[in-house]
Amino acid sequence: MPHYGDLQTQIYGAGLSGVVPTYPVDFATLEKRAQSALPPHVLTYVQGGCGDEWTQDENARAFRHWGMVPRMMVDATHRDLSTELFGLDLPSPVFMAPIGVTGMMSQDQHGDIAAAQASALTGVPLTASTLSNDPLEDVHAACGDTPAFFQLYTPRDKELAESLVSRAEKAGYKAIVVTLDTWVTGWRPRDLNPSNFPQLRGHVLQNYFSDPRFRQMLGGKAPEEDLRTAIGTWGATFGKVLTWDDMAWLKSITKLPIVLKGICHPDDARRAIDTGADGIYVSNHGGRQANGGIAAIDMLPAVAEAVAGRVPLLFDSGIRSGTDVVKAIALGADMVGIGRPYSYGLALGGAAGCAHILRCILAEADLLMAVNGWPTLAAVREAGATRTDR
Ligand SMILES: Cc1cc2nc3c(=O)[nH]c(=O)nc-3n(C[C@H](O)[C@H](O)[C@H](O)COP(=O)(O)O)c2cc1C
Ligand SMILES: O=C(O)C(=O)c1ccccc1
Repeated sequence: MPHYGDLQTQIYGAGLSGVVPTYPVDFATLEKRAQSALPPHVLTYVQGGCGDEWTQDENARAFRHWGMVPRMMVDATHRDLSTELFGLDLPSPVFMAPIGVTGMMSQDQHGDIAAAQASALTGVPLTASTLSNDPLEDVHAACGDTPAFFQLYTPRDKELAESLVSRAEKAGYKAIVVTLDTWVTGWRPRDLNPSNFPQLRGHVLQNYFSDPRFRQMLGGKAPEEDLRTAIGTWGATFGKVLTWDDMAWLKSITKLPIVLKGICHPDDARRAIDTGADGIYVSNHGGRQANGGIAAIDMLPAVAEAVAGRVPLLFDSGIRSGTDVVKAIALGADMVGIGRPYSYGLALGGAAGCAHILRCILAEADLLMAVNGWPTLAAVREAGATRTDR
């Protein structure tokens, strides 16, 4: 069982020989450092959100109105953060959320591979985005023994959707995460002002360009031969509008568990389970798609109640620390997704920077459980969290 909190001892120990951590251990410093490390067009895309970013800010801020109560005289010398998901034994409930410009986060433009390597180093599963600078097969291969999930942006062309899913299944991914909230792009002033949309410049489209069905859609031409046409073809097929009627089709094209990402309403969670979803993923896309929405963490308890343990409940949007991870578990999540923080870790130090940030988040969660007398995730759930602003 990994002792994530040992990172703290290692950091203080190294300090005695004058060595301090290469990368920051907290989100605020990390974000500041990433701001100087990233080119402006990548930074605005990653850091920005929808409208005046009220929902994006609320996502993180809302964690501050949930509080936890410690228990004493409990032996929490050993903490067990391990969990099970779709029959997989995982060392912790933390995973990497899909981030479509991961490829652009490292200077060599192979950030997807670097994130996969960080996954191999830490045991934190990666959800590989459809939008990638490296084909999904190569990304999976770099994950080593750590299981990975494939996030599907469902193309309008059903054959292309089926091809992507079957490639993911063959490559060894363990679940298909279907994103529901992004068939159209939200209004993002930080990218609209400089007219910045990486995909339209040919970035992160390698899963399409390497796909036999996509190449067939180009009339057999290599995408590189006529990049404009290839990008236009991508734009025309990118976002299928999914409705509940599509669930039967989605279920029919794979044996893998289907997780629906972007569920916020308890009624949608119930409907998802009724129509065959194998997992529910509460997320508001980090506030990048719809502004004005309630913070994701505030929607989690009601969805958890609706799901009632029938299928795994995944969560992201606003996780910035190990404390946030523990709060999300306390409020009903089974698995907690890290988004922007791992992206910034990649920007600072590739696979090593990314692995460092994940380890810091895990160390903080582990030490919080130690101090609060919660040796297991079940104890965290039982303790729960209370709204402090009422
Ligand atoms: C730059 C960027 C790109 C993203 N690309 C994808 C994507 O390709 N697919 C997807 O389902 N979600 C995508 N997301 C949303 C994340 O999976 C996740 O929901 C979000 O980052 C959570 O918010 P947080 O990072 O503020 O915690 C993206 C998020 C960011 C920041
Ligand atoms: O930037 C995003 O959040 C994202 O996932 C996306 C992908 C394609 C089109 C629009 C948004």
